[in-house]
Formats: sequence, C-alpha cells, structure tokens
Amino acid sequence: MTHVPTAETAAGAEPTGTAAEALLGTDSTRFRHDYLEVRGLRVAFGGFVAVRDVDLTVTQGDLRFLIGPNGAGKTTLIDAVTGLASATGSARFGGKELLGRGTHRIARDGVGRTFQTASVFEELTVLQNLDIAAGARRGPLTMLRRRGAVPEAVEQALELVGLTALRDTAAGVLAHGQKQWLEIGMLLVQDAHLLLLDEPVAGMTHAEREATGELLRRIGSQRVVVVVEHDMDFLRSFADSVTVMHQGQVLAEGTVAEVQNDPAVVEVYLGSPVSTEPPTTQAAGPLTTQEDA
Ligand SMILES: Nc1ncnc2c1ncn2[C@@H]1O[C@H](COP(=O)(O)OP(=O)(O)OP(=O)(O)O)[C@@H](O)[C@H]1O
Repeated sequence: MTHVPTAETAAGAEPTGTAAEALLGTDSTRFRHDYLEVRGLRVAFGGFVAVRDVDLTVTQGDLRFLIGPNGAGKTTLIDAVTGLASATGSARFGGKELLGRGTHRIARDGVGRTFQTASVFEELTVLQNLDIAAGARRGPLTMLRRRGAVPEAVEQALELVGLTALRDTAAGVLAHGQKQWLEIGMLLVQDAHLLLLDEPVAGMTHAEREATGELLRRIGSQRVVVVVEHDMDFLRSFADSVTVMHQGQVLAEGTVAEVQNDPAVVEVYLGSPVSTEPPTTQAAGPLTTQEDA
C-alpha cells in the first residue's frame, strides 16, 4: 500500500521534548556561544561584484531572516559561507575561519545548508537518507560498525522533524514540505550547528509553512539558523530578527518592525521614495501583503 503523507504526520506533530533536547542539546551544551561572524565579505563573478562589504553577526537563539529583492546577493552570501563561491573578507563560525576551506571541511565543521530545491535521494527511504547523512559525519569505519542499527541521532531527528511514521517511505513520494523537513533532519544528524536555509517554505501549503516555522523555532533556540525567504507572512510570524540585502550590501537590520518601518527598505521594496507627508490612513509597510492592506 502506498503511504500518502499528510501535513499532520509531519513536522506539525510536536516531538517529545526528549528527542529535541537529545538531538539539539540544551542551553548548557558547549555550543551555547556559537555564532556566525561575517566581516567585509566580498564575492565577485568576473567584473561583477555580487556581494560587497557585508558584515553579519548571527547568534544562537536568534532566528535570523535574510531578505531582499531578487539578485540582492542572499544566495551568494550562503554560497560564500559554505565554500561554493570564493570570497574575500572573513566568515567565522565556532572560532574557525570558513573562507578558503573546501565545502567538505566546512560541512565537517558544523555548517550545513539547504538549497531552493530539496536535494534528497528520491529512491531511498527517509531512514536511509538520514542514515547516509549521519554516515557522512561518522566516517566509513563507524558506519560499518553501526550497520543494522538505527543510530540514536537518526531516531531523534525523525521525531524532531515529524517523519517517524514515514521512515520507510521513499523520499521521492514525500510531499514537498516533508522533503524540506527531511533535508533539515539530514543537516541535524550531520551535526550542523550553523544552518543556512535557502527559501525553505517556497511552494509549501499554509499548514506546511506553519509546521516549518515551529520546527525552525525549536532548532533556532539551540543552533544558529539563517533563513533566506521571500514569504513575508512567514517572516513576520517567525523571524526574531531580519537582515535586508540590496545590490550585494546590507541595507538594514533589526526586528521585523524596525526593518518594516525603515525608509530605505520601503524604498527598495516599493521602488519609490517614501513620502515625507504624514499618512492620512495607516500605511502598508514594505513587508505587508495583500491580506494586510
Ligand atoms: N555564478 C555566477 N556568475 C555570475 N553571476 C552570478 C553568479 N551567481 C549569482 N550571480 C549574480 O549575482 C547576483 C546575486 O545573485 P543571488 O542569487 O545571490 O541573489 P539572491 O538575492 O539570492 O536572489 P533571489 O532572491 O532571486 O534568489 C545576481 O545578479 C546574480 O545574477
């Protein structure tokens, strides 16, 4: 029988505190003081500078959203931090300089990312995908020793991302949202402590977006999480803080309310200078949607 995945079986189901704590740790873990510190980051493609002079600090417990118009340099920034784009300046995590290192070493140092399109092994089951991700961390010898047993971290990740009931389902038949959760689970079993997520809720249903937001909250309390996102409703529901990029630079940073009322952000998003006249009615901010207007 084909298992039909539903939103209810996925990340919306609250995991037990034990699984989340066991996998993510608690405030007393050694990762408490982890943070991403980017300074003077610059990425050029030939003569075109896609990212310039970017400073960014993101700490554990601060679910950071990175927004900006198309082409602002958000994905390029993630590419630079994860070793996919060569960059100058500095990007440090856990006290280590990431720039100039290979993608695999950066991953081993606890930095994980997702892409706009989920990249899971479609023919393999949820469990197999997680086990491979865990194996990437364990190394071949440990993998051989553990063959047959489901590693504890994999069990915990299954529960945390709400895919326990779908563990034996082929990843290819998962709903779109569930694939994203699987990818996030794969980062967790790889022991990523900096998670850079590129548009994780694109194409998701409302229920899937809500479930993802709750999941990111849980993870963000114990890991350093940066979310690139265009979905402004999602941002306003779940962001602790926001960095706005424009033309390769940081334009504004602050709480949702702060950036929403920043005239420079308004101008970029609306494409025209903000009126200096007092509004006659409640003005819609740049991060508002049709629902709000
Ligand atoms: N490999 C590349 N070679 C040349 N130019 C590139 C390359 N990758 C990105 N760019 C350019 O760099 C700029 C920033 O692109 P990037 O994908 O980082 O933007 P973004 O903010 O993530 O946009 P979006 O929201 O549309 O994903 C764009 O002008 C893009 O065309």
